Amino acid sequence: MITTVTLNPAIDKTVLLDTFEVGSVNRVKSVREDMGGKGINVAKILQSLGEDVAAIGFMGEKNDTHVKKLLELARLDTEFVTVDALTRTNTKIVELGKGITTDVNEAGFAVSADKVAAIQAMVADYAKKSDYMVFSGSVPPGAPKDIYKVLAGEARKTSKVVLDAEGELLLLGLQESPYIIKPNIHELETALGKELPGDKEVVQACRELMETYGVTYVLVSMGGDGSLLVARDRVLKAMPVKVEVKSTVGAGDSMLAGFVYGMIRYDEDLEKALAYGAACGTLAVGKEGTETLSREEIEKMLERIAIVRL
Ligand SMILES: Nc1ncnc2c1ncn2[C@@H]1O[C@H](COP(=O)(O)OP(=O)(O)OP(=O)(O)O)[C@@H](O)[C@H]1O
Ligand SMILES: O=P(O)(O)OC[C@@]1(O)O[C@H](CO)[C@@H](O)[C@@H]1O
Repeated sequence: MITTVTLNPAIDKTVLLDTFEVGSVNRVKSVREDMGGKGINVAKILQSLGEDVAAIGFMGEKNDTHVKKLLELARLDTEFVTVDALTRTNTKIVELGKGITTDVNEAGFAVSADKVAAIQAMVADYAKKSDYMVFSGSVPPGAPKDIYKVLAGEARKTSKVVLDAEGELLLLGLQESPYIIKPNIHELETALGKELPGDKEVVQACRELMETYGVTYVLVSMGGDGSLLVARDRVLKAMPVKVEVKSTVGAGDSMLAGFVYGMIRYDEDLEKALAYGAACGTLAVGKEGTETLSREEIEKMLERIAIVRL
């Protein structure tokens, strides 16, 4: 079983326009809503792939009827520590003409110390029955900066820890030696405090993190430039695939889900796992929101994915 942990869930409101002009009146072509937050997105894709997955985390009570409806659409097994507040709404502005997505993310509800303690207990409980625990995304106001460090420390006693976070959350979480981390190229640059102009520099940066923190795999997503997987004994690159880009929201989450799926189903065959990750990430950018993927389209996309050894 895989458990994903979303501490800062969101209703993703995607507004699609042909063009978007800052400072002007813009007319929206269509709107859609998906239940989001990074861990929930990861769970949705794992679910499409037929995995036994649970999505846990915090959730607001004040708009829970709406949230429940969106979650029902995703057909996920969930359990949440509820907070007496609204779950945030994150607005995604998609310019169809240019294929550009702009995220306007709210901070999210504030959580108290007793809610943090409750999520800690829930994570400990789920970790006992999970092969993988996936921690993704920002954390709400009130949650301590070392929350991923604390939760990963608990989870790693019984399962493999995956961490997709940025800034201080990532740097502190690294201290618990996650099994897999999935920074995008910008998050990696921020973590290392330097620019990484080419694959060589990216690989060097990943090695630095692996050696310092005892991370086993670093999966770096690089948007339209594909992705890199750095392991102790090899470096693999998934070459980018040219596709029509609708919304890039959740591309990284889909990639992570595909990768974890491949790791589990193909006994850590890294080529296979990276190919599944790249296939799911590539498919995600062709969707308007964070929709689920069908097995059929994933298998078809796999045929277009080229993995090379660097
Ligand atoms: N423009 C694009 N064209 C083709 N594939 C893309 C494009 N953007 C993203 N992808 C695919 O999705 C993967 C993940 O994308 P990206 O690096 O943008 O993730 P991310 O920044 O973590 O995303 P998010 O945080 O929005 O989930 C890429 O490695 C690639 O396989
Ligand atoms: O504000 P965070 O937690 O960093 O990111 C939240 C978010 O942008 O991430 C997902 C896409 O990866 C969306 O579903 C969601 O709105």
